[in-house]
Amino acid sequence: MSLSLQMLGTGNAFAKNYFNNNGLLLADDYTLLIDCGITAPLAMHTIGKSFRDVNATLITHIHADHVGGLEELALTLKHVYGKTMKLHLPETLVEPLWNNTLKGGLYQKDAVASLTDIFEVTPMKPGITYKLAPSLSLEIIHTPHIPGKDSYSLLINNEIFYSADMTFQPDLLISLVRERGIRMILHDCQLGGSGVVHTTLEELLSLPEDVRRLIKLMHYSDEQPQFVWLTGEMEFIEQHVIYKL
Ligand SMILES: Nc1ccn([C@@H]2O[C@@H]3COP(=O)(O)O[C@H]3[C@H]2O)c(=O)n1
Ligand SMILES: [Zn+2]
Ligand SMILES: [Zn+2]
Repeated sequence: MSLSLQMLGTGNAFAKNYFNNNGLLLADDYTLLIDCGITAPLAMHTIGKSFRDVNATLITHIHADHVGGLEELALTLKHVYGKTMKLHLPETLVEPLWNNTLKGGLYQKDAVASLTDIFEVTPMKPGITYKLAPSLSLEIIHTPHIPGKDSYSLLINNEIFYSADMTFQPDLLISLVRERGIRMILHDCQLGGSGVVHTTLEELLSLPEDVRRLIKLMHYSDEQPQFVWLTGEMEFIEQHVIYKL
């Protein structure tokens, strides 16, 4: 069994030197796209891949750096290739993703009037393990981000935590490591300022050593090069590099 991760981008919502924090999870011959932000179509083109190479897309929450590329994805698949993308997403996001984000661009009278008319939708619930492929299972965990906006982190194969955008949750991270035996944490990381809607580097550095050493940093700003030596045991993951998980 082989599990790898290739980030299409590792930047935060406003980064200009990095694409949006979206990833390709490669489980043997199955590919899951985790989030599809504004820059995802260009990032796919840059690494020489097509959305046709993706078996399914998963959405963590509704911000443009995580869903802004879905209109292009759906339209090219449908009108250029005659295909439909499988879309896995938390059940609470199904209605707002259509009504608040995609309807404006994708609605077509008598043809496309809901998310299920243009995607093959699987709504997900927290606490349930979904088998997406022989070597890939996923659980979603509701994690805080913006008041009133649902956001969901991922537990991959019950051993890797992939954070959505989230505020600092030390108790969750510690219990995932010490009680659930998680062996890797991919975490969003705000390099400066206070963590109002994201987790800051300073907060992650305050975690106990046994948790810190499992953390890889993503969703960072263009200031990242100035922080390379300031992250302790935690390393930045880089976009487009394929990491064996
Ligand atoms: N209350 C908020 C809401 C949003 N934001 C910024 O907008 C970005 C949207 O994408 P993100 O990746 O969640 O990061 C958010 C903040 O930078 C913010 O800083 N404060
Ligand atoms: Zn984001
Ligand atoms: Zn966000």
